[in-house]
Amino acid sequence: MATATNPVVTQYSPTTVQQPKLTSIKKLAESSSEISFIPSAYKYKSGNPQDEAILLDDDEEAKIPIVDFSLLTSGTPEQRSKAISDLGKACEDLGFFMVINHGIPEELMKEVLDGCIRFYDLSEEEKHEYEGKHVLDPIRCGTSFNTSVENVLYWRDFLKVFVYPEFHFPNKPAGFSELSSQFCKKSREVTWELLKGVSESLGLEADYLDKALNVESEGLQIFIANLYPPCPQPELALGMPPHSDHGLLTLLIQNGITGLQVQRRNGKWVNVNAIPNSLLFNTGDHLEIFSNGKYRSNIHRAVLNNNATRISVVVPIGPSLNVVVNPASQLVETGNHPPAYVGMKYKDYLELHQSSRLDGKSILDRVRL
Ligand SMILES: O=C(O)CCC(=O)C(=O)O
Ligand SMILES: [Fe+2]
Repeated sequence: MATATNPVVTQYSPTTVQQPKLTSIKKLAESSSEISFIPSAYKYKSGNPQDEAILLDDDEEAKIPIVDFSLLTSGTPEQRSKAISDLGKACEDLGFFMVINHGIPEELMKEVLDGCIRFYDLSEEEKHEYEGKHVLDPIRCGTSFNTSVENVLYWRDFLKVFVYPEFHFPNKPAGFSELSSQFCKKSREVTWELLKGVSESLGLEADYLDKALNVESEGLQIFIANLYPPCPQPELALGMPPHSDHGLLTLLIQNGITGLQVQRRNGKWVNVNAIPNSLLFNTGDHLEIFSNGKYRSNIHRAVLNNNATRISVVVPIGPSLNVVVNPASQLVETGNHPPAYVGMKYKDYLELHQSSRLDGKSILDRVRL
Protein backbone atom coordinates (compact mmCIF):
# COMPACT_ATOMS: atom_id res chain seq x y z
CA MET A 1 0.00 0.00 0.00
CA ALA A 2 1.16 3.56 -0.65
CA THR A 3 1.57 5.31 2.69
CA ALA A 4 1.58 8.98 3.60
CA THR A 5 5.38 8.93 3.67
CA ASN A 6 5.61 7.50 0.17
CA PRO A 7 5.74 10.27 -2.41
CA VAL A 8 2.74 9.93 -4.70
CA VAL A 9 3.88 9.14 -8.20
CA THR A 10 1.78 11.39 -10.37
CA GLN A 11 3.47 10.67 -13.65
CA TYR A 12 5.22 7.37 -14.08
CA SER A 13 6.74 7.12 -17.51
CA PRO A 14 9.84 4.97 -17.75
CA THR A 15 11.20 4.71 -21.25
CA THR A 16 11.62 0.95 -21.25
CA VAL A 17 10.11 -1.94 -19.36
CA GLN A 18 12.74 -2.95 -16.80
CA GLN A 19 11.55 -6.50 -16.31
CA PRO A 20 12.83 -9.79 -17.62
CA LYS A 21 10.71 -11.14 -20.47
CA LEU A 22 7.49 -12.20 -18.85
CA THR A 23 4.98 -14.51 -20.41
CA SER A 24 2.26 -14.68 -17.76
CA ILE A 25 0.94 -12.35 -15.07
CA LYS A 26 -0.94 -15.35 -13.65
CA LYS A 27 2.37 -17.02 -12.85
CA LEU A 28 3.79 -13.85 -11.30
CA ALA A 29 0.63 -13.24 -9.24
CA GLU A 30 0.57 -16.84 -7.98
CA SER A 31 4.27 -17.10 -7.24
CA SER A 32 4.25 -13.85 -5.30
CA SER A 33 0.90 -14.09 -3.55
CA GLU A 34 2.58 -12.98 -0.32
CA ILE A 35 3.88 -9.69 -1.71
CA SER A 36 2.01 -6.48 -1.14
CA PHE A 37 3.78 -4.36 -3.79
CA ILE A 38 3.60 -4.64 -7.55
CA PRO A 39 6.80 -4.54 -9.63
CA SER A 40 7.48 -0.95 -10.69
CA ALA A 41 6.99 -1.76 -14.37
CA TYR A 42 3.25 -2.10 -13.65
CA LYS A 43 2.79 1.34 -12.10
CA TYR A 44 0.40 3.22 -14.32
CA LYS A 45 -1.65 5.38 -11.97
CA SER A 46 -0.81 7.86 -9.23
CA GLY A 47 -2.72 5.88 -6.60
CA ASN A 48 -4.07 9.16 -5.29
CA PRO A 49 -7.76 8.51 -4.53
CA GLN A 50 -8.59 12.13 -5.35
CA ASP A 51 -7.23 11.83 -8.91
CA GLU A 52 -9.52 8.85 -9.47
CA ALA A 53 -12.54 10.36 -7.73
CA ILE A 54 -12.47 13.47 -9.95
CA LEU A 55 -12.66 11.30 -13.01
CA LEU A 56 -15.30 8.83 -11.86
CA ASP A 57 -18.92 9.42 -12.75
CA ASP A 58 -20.73 7.87 -9.79
CA ASP A 59 -24.10 9.36 -10.67
CA GLU A 60 -26.56 6.52 -10.17
CA GLU A 61 -28.75 8.09 -12.81
CA ALA A 62 -25.96 7.88 -15.37
CA LYS A 63 -27.40 4.71 -16.79
CA ILE A 64 -25.99 2.49 -19.51
CA PRO A 65 -28.38 2.12 -22.47
CA ILE A 66 -30.19 -1.22 -22.86
CA VAL A 67 -31.17 -2.72 -26.21
CA ASP A 68 -33.85 -5.44 -26.24
CA PHE A 69 -32.64 -7.75 -29.01
CA SER A 70 -35.96 -9.61 -29.27
CA LEU A 71 -37.63 -6.38 -30.43
CA LEU A 72 -35.15 -6.09 -33.30
CA THR A 73 -35.82 -9.61 -34.53
CA SER A 74 -39.46 -10.25 -33.66
CA GLY A 75 -41.04 -7.02 -32.47
CA THR A 76 -43.87 -5.19 -34.22
CA PRO A 77 -42.71 -2.66 -36.85
CA GLU A 78 -43.13 0.10 -34.25
CA GLN A 79 -41.14 -1.83 -31.64
CA ARG A 80 -38.40 -2.55 -34.17
CA SER A 81 -38.16 1.14 -35.17
CA LYS A 82 -37.95 2.13 -31.52
CA ALA A 83 -35.21 -0.49 -30.88
CA ILE A 84 -33.25 0.78 -33.92
CA SER A 85 -33.51 4.34 -32.76
CA ASP A 86 -32.39 3.32 -29.22
CA LEU A 87 -29.45 1.48 -30.77
CA GLY A 88 -28.47 4.49 -32.89
CA LYS A 89 -28.70 6.80 -29.89
CA ALA A 90 -26.53 4.45 -27.79
CA CYS A 91 -23.90 4.35 -30.57
CA GLU A 92 -23.97 8.12 -30.89
CA ASP A 93 -23.92 9.02 -27.19
CA LEU A 94 -21.86 6.61 -25.12
CA GLY A 95 -20.80 4.11 -27.79
CA PHE A 96 -21.68 1.38 -25.31
CA PHE A 97 -24.83 -0.60 -24.51
CA MET A 98 -26.14 -3.80 -22.92
CA VAL A 99 -28.15 -6.28 -24.97
CA ILE A 100 -30.87 -8.34 -23.28
CA ASN A 101 -33.08 -11.14 -24.66
CA HIS A 102 -30.33 -12.08 -27.11
CA GLY A 103 -31.02 -15.83 -27.14
CA ILE A 104 -27.48 -17.03 -26.28
CA PRO A 105 -27.95 -19.69 -23.58
CA GLU A 106 -26.68 -18.70 -20.14
CA GLU A 107 -25.16 -22.15 -19.73
CA LEU A 108 -23.09 -21.77 -22.91
CA MET A 109 -21.70 -18.42 -21.74
CA LYS A 110 -20.80 -19.94 -18.39
CA GLU A 111 -19.13 -22.95 -20.01
CA VAL A 112 -17.02 -20.71 -22.25
CA LEU A 113 -15.90 -18.63 -19.26
CA ASP A 114 -15.06 -21.88 -17.40
CA GLY A 115 -13.14 -23.02 -20.50
CA CYS A 116 -11.03 -19.86 -20.25
CA ILE A 117 -10.12 -20.70 -16.64
CA ARG A 118 -9.18 -24.22 -17.72
CA PHE A 119 -7.07 -22.79 -20.54
CA TYR A 120 -5.16 -20.53 -18.18
CA ASP A 121 -4.68 -23.47 -15.80
CA LEU A 122 -2.65 -25.29 -18.46
CA SER A 123 1.07 -25.35 -17.68
CA GLU A 124 3.17 -22.40 -18.84
CA GLU A 125 4.88 -24.77 -21.32
CA GLU A 126 1.54 -25.81 -22.83
CA LYS A 127 0.43 -22.19 -23.21
CA HIS A 128 3.83 -21.30 -24.64
CA GLU A 129 2.91 -23.37 -27.71
CA TYR A 130 0.36 -20.69 -28.57
CA GLU A 131 2.62 -17.72 -27.96
CA GLY A 132 2.43 -16.44 -31.56
CA LYS A 133 5.24 -14.66 -33.32
CA HIS A 134 3.37 -12.05 -35.32
CA VAL A 135 0.48 -9.77 -34.35
CA LEU A 136 -1.66 -11.27 -37.11
CA ASP A 137 -1.01 -14.92 -36.21
CA PRO A 138 -4.44 -16.57 -35.89
CA ILE A 139 -3.71 -17.93 -32.39
CA ARG A 140 -1.76 -15.78 -29.98
CA CYS A 141 -1.35 -16.02 -26.25
CA GLY A 142 0.56 -13.47 -24.17
CA THR A 143 0.61 -10.99 -21.36
CA SER A 144 -0.05 -7.23 -21.07
CA PHE A 145 -0.88 -5.96 -24.61
CA ASN A 146 2.33 -5.80 -26.60
CA THR A 147 5.38 -6.08 -24.35
CA SER A 148 7.78 -5.26 -27.18
CA VAL A 149 6.54 -1.66 -27.41
CA GLU A 150 5.07 -0.87 -24.00
CA ASN A 151 6.67 1.39 -21.40
CA VAL A 152 4.24 0.25 -18.69
CA LEU A 153 2.93 -3.30 -18.34
CA TYR A 154 -0.70 -4.28 -17.76
CA TRP A 155 -1.90 -6.85 -15.23
CA ARG A 156 -3.52 -9.07 -17.83
CA ASP A 157 -2.95 -12.29 -19.75
CA PHE A 158 -4.67 -12.83 -23.07
CA LEU A 159 -5.53 -15.43 -25.66
CA LYS A 160 -6.54 -14.05 -29.07
CA VAL A 161 -7.90 -16.31 -31.77
CA PHE A 162 -9.21 -15.58 -35.28
CA VAL A 163 -12.48 -17.52 -35.39
CA TYR A 164 -14.11 -16.26 -38.60
CA PRO A 165 -14.15 -16.49 -41.61
CA GLU A 166 -11.91 -19.45 -40.72
CA PHE A 167 -12.17 -21.04 -37.29
CA HIS A 168 -8.84 -21.47 -35.52
CA PHE A 169 -8.56 -22.55 -31.89
CA PRO A 170 -6.15 -24.16 -29.40
CA ASN A 171 -6.86 -27.89 -29.10
CA LYS A 172 -6.44 -27.78 -25.30
CA PRO A 173 -8.13 -28.02 -22.83
CA ALA A 174 -10.63 -30.69 -23.92
CA GLY A 175 -13.93 -29.32 -25.19
CA PHE A 176 -12.92 -25.63 -25.10
CA SER A 177 -12.71 -25.34 -28.87
CA GLU A 178 -16.18 -26.89 -29.48
CA LEU A 179 -17.86 -24.69 -26.86
CA SER A 180 -16.17 -21.58 -28.16
CA SER A 181 -17.11 -22.41 -31.73
CA GLN A 182 -20.79 -22.59 -30.73
CA PHE A 183 -20.53 -19.37 -28.74
CA CYS A 184 -18.74 -17.52 -31.55
CA LYS A 185 -21.40 -18.59 -34.08
CA LYS A 186 -24.19 -17.30 -31.86
CA SER A 187 -22.28 -14.09 -31.07
CA ARG A 188 -21.78 -13.54 -34.79
CA GLU A 189 -25.47 -13.90 -35.49
CA VAL A 190 -26.37 -11.40 -32.75
CA THR A 191 -23.70 -8.91 -33.85
CA TRP A 192 -24.66 -9.17 -37.54
CA GLU A 193 -28.28 -8.45 -36.62
CA LEU A 194 -27.22 -5.45 -34.53
CA LEU A 195 -25.14 -4.18 -37.46
CA LYS A 196 -28.26 -4.31 -39.65
CA GLY A 197 -30.02 -2.12 -37.07
CA VAL A 198 -26.98 0.18 -36.92
CA SER A 199 -27.02 0.52 -40.70
CA GLU A 200 -30.72 1.43 -40.64
CA SER A 201 -30.18 3.86 -37.78
CA LEU A 202 -27.74 5.73 -40.06
CA GLY A 203 -30.53 6.07 -42.65
CA LEU A 204 -29.05 3.32 -44.86
CA GLU A 205 -30.51 0.03 -46.09
CA ALA A 206 -30.29 -2.70 -43.43
CA ASP A 207 -27.70 -4.65 -45.48
CA TYR A 208 -25.74 -1.61 -46.71
CA LEU A 209 -23.00 -1.89 -44.07
CA ASP A 210 -22.66 -5.65 -44.58
CA LYS A 211 -22.38 -5.29 -48.36
CA ALA A 212 -19.93 -2.37 -48.19
CA LEU A 213 -17.57 -4.14 -45.78
CA ASN A 214 -18.19 -7.84 -46.62
CA VAL A 215 -18.96 -8.50 -42.98
CA GLU A 216 -21.08 -11.64 -43.20
CA SER A 217 -19.12 -13.27 -46.02
CA GLU A 218 -15.61 -12.76 -44.62
CA GLY A 219 -15.58 -10.14 -41.85
CA LEU A 220 -13.00 -10.89 -39.19
CA GLN A 221 -14.25 -12.18 -35.84
CA ILE A 222 -11.74 -12.55 -33.01
CA PHE A 223 -12.21 -14.43 -29.73
CA ILE A 224 -10.23 -12.86 -26.90
CA ALA A 225 -10.04 -14.36 -23.41
CA ASN A 226 -8.64 -11.90 -20.87
CA LEU A 227 -7.48 -12.99 -17.42
CA TYR A 228 -6.89 -10.43 -14.65
CA PRO A 229 -5.53 -12.08 -11.47
CA PRO A 230 -5.98 -10.33 -8.11
CA CYS A 231 -3.50 -7.44 -7.88
CA PRO A 232 -1.92 -6.41 -4.53
CA GLN A 233 -2.07 -2.69 -5.49
CA PRO A 234 -5.07 -2.32 -7.78
CA GLU A 235 -5.02 1.44 -7.27
CA LEU A 236 -1.65 1.69 -9.06
CA ALA A 237 -1.96 -0.72 -11.98
CA LEU A 238 -4.42 -1.36 -14.80
CA GLY A 239 -5.65 -4.49 -16.56
CA MET A 240 -5.95 -2.58 -19.81
CA PRO A 241 -5.30 1.12 -20.40
CA PRO A 242 -7.83 3.49 -21.99
CA HIS A 243 -8.27 2.43 -25.62
CA SER A 244 -10.75 2.02 -28.41
CA ASP A 245 -11.22 -1.29 -30.25
CA HIS A 246 -10.36 -1.59 -33.94
CA GLY A 247 -13.46 -3.36 -35.32
CA LEU A 248 -17.10 -2.39 -35.87
CA LEU A 249 -18.79 -3.69 -32.71
CA THR A 250 -17.20 -5.61 -29.83
CA LEU A 251 -19.15 -8.00 -27.62
CA LEU A 252 -18.02 -8.65 -24.03
CA ILE A 253 -19.09 -11.11 -21.31
CA GLN A 254 -17.42 -11.59 -17.94
CA ASN A 255 -17.38 -14.00 -14.98
CA GLY A 256 -19.50 -11.83 -12.70
CA ILE A 257 -16.54 -9.77 -11.48
CA THR A 258 -16.72 -6.11 -12.45
CA GLY A 259 -13.75 -4.17 -13.78
CA LEU A 260 -14.77 -2.64 -17.08
CA GLN A 261 -15.05 1.15 -17.14
CA VAL A 262 -16.30 3.12 -20.12
CA GLN A 263 -15.63 6.76 -20.77
CA ARG A 264 -18.37 9.29 -21.33
CA ARG A 265 -17.87 11.93 -23.98
CA ASN A 266 -17.21 14.40 -21.11
CA GLY A 267 -14.16 12.35 -20.10
CA LYS A 268 -15.70 10.82 -16.94
CA TRP A 269 -15.39 7.08 -16.32
CA VAL A 270 -18.44 4.94 -15.61
CA ASN A 271 -18.25 1.54 -13.86
CA VAL A 272 -20.15 -1.01 -15.89
CA ASN A 273 -22.44 -3.05 -13.68
CA ALA A 274 -23.78 -5.51 -16.19
CA ILE A 275 -27.30 -6.94 -15.97
CA PRO A 276 -26.73 -10.70 -15.31
CA ASN A 277 -26.55 -12.64 -18.60
CA SER A 278 -26.64 -9.52 -20.74
CA LEU A 279 -24.14 -8.99 -23.54
CA LEU A 280 -22.08 -5.80 -23.42
CA PHE A 281 -21.25 -4.04 -26.68
CA ASN A 282 -19.05 -1.13 -27.61
CA THR A 283 -18.52 0.72 -30.86
CA GLY A 284 -15.12 0.33 -32.55
CA ASP A 285 -12.92 2.50 -34.78
CA HIS A 286 -14.29 1.04 -38.01
CA LEU A 287 -17.84 2.00 -37.10
CA GLU A 288 -16.56 5.53 -36.50
CA ILE A 289 -14.86 5.55 -39.90
CA PHE A 290 -17.82 3.97 -41.72
CA SER A 291 -20.32 6.39 -40.11
CA ASN A 292 -17.98 9.30 -40.94
CA GLY A 293 -17.62 10.24 -37.29
CA LYS A 294 -21.27 10.00 -36.25
CA TYR A 295 -20.77 6.88 -34.10
CA ARG A 296 -17.45 7.55 -32.39
CA SER A 297 -15.58 4.54 -31.02
CA ASN A 298 -15.91 4.14 -27.28
CA ILE A 299 -12.89 4.47 -25.00
CA HIS A 300 -12.80 1.92 -22.20
CA ARG A 301 -10.32 0.37 -19.74
CA ALA A 302 -10.08 -2.56 -17.32
CA VAL A 303 -9.46 -1.83 -13.64
CA LEU A 304 -8.30 -4.40 -11.08
CA ASN A 305 -9.18 -5.69 -7.64
CA ASN A 306 -7.14 -7.43 -4.94
CA ASN A 307 -9.27 -10.48 -4.19
CA ALA A 308 -10.81 -12.15 -7.23
CA THR A 309 -9.66 -13.30 -10.65
CA ARG A 310 -11.63 -11.61 -13.40
CA ILE A 311 -12.19 -13.20 -16.79
CA SER A 312 -13.64 -11.36 -19.75
CA VAL A 313 -14.41 -12.82 -23.15
CA VAL A 314 -14.27 -10.16 -25.81
CA VAL A 315 -15.44 -10.81 -29.36
CA PRO A 316 -14.92 -8.00 -31.87
CA ILE A 317 -16.36 -8.22 -35.37
CA GLY A 318 -14.88 -6.16 -38.15
CA PRO A 319 -14.87 -5.78 -41.92
CA SER A 320 -13.20 -8.21 -44.28
CA LEU A 321 -9.42 -7.99 -43.85
CA ASN A 322 -9.15 -7.18 -47.55
CA VAL A 323 -11.57 -4.25 -47.69
CA VAL A 324 -10.32 -0.69 -47.82
CA VAL A 325 -12.65 1.03 -45.37
CA ASN A 326 -13.88 4.51 -46.19
CA PRO A 327 -16.77 6.50 -44.75
CA ALA A 328 -20.03 5.17 -46.30
CA SER A 329 -20.41 6.86 -49.67
CA GLN A 330 -24.11 7.57 -49.06
CA LEU A 331 -23.21 9.50 -45.90
CA VAL A 332 -20.68 11.75 -47.60
CA GLU A 333 -22.32 12.14 -51.02
CA THR A 334 -24.28 15.26 -50.26
CA GLY A 335 -21.13 17.35 -49.89
CA ASN A 336 -22.25 18.65 -46.51
CA HIS A 337 -20.25 15.92 -44.83
CA PRO A 338 -16.92 15.48 -46.60
CA PRO A 339 -15.04 12.29 -45.66
CA ALA A 340 -13.35 12.77 -42.32
CA TYR A 341 -11.09 9.69 -42.55
CA VAL A 342 -8.71 8.41 -45.18
CA GLY A 343 -9.39 4.88 -46.49
CA MET A 344 -7.17 2.08 -45.22
CA LYS A 345 -7.29 -1.69 -45.63
CA TYR A 346 -8.64 -3.25 -42.43
CA LYS A 347 -5.73 -5.68 -42.39
CA ASP A 348 -3.22 -2.81 -42.36
CA TYR A 349 -5.17 -0.97 -39.66
CA LEU A 350 -5.34 -4.09 -37.51
CA GLU A 351 -1.63 -4.70 -37.86
CA LEU A 352 -0.90 -1.10 -36.87
CA HIS A 353 -3.29 -1.31 -33.90
CA GLN A 354 -1.89 -4.57 -32.58
CA SER A 355 1.76 -3.66 -33.01
CA SER A 356 1.50 -0.22 -31.38
CA ARG A 357 1.17 0.87 -27.79
CA LEU A 358 -2.47 0.84 -26.64
CA ASP A 359 -3.16 4.51 -26.11
CA GLY A 360 -6.66 5.99 -26.39
CA LYS A 361 -7.51 6.57 -30.04
CA SER A 362 -3.98 7.17 -31.24
CA ILE A 363 -4.32 4.76 -34.18
CA LEU A 364 -7.62 6.21 -35.36
CA ASP A 365 -6.02 9.66 -35.22
CA ARG A 366 -3.60 8.52 -37.90
CA VAL A 367 -6.39 8.10 -40.47
CA ARG A 368 -8.37 11.18 -39.43
CA LEU A 369 -8.38 13.95 -42.03
O1 LIG B 1 -11.80 -6.95 -19.90
C1 LIG B 1 -12.37 -5.90 -20.12
O2 LIG B 1 -13.26 -5.46 -19.42
C2 LIG B 1 -11.96 -5.05 -21.31
C3 LIG B 1 -11.20 -5.83 -22.35
C4 LIG B 1 -10.95 -5.02 -23.58
O3 LIG B 1 -11.24 -3.86 -23.64
C5 LIG B 1 -10.36 -5.66 -24.76
O4 LIG B 1 -9.97 -6.85 -24.70
O5 LIG B 1 -10.26 -4.97 -25.80
FE1 LIG C 1 -11.23 -3.12 -25.68
